[in-house]
Amino acid sequence: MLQPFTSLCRRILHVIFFIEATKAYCGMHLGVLGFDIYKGYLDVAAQQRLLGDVRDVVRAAPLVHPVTPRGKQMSVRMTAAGNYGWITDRQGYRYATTHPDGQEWPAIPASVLQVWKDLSSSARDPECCLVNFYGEGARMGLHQDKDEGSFEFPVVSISLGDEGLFRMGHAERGGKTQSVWLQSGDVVVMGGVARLAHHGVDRIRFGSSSLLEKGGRLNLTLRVVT
Ligand SMILES: O=C(O)CCC(=O)C(=O)O
Ligand SMILES: [Fe+2]
Repeated sequence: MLQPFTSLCRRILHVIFFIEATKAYCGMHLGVLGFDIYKGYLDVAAQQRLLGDVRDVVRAAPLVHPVTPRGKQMSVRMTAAGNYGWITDRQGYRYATTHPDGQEWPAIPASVLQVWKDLSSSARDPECCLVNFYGEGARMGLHQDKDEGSFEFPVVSISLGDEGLFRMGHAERGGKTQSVWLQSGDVVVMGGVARLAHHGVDRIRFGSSSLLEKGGRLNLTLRVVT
């Protein structure tokens, strides 16, 4: 008597899992200079889940205001999760296994890893989730992400909160750049020719999103480091 019931339940669960697993991404995909931009990839519920998980990361590994090797303070505040965090100070740009305060970085949240698994087409898991917080007036100059040991894996970037004007260029210096406003829930995959392409954030529209009550933009970048 119980067996038909349990097998029915199992079937229903299978159908639910199938629907969940095949839920199509209905947002707009843009390809710009090799950058894969998934507009509206995360819905508001997913953004809130990620935000809660990032808050846990920040509690364990507080945001710091880093300085460049030349001693200039960056306008973003940073922390990280994973085996490695990217840091900068007077000693240089590098990946470190501990936060500047001395503790190990917290683990990369499962919600964040899932985005990597869904979009990176990569056999390896990321070893670093760099967290950038852009307060009012913060920006990030054009740069390449090139402190990793290998460039065969993409960098996956998740935007949460206020809109940011993302500028994309080429692996070589110079050349014409293109820009797109990244909004909360947008994901950018920088792989292939875009893996070593210059990119940066010219400005944010402070207060344009209600995801973070006090405003600001959070950006998460997932990287394979070794
Ligand atoms: O904030 C962004 O959208 C980009 C961040 C970035 O390029 C980086 O952390 O290397
Ligand atoms: Fe970058």
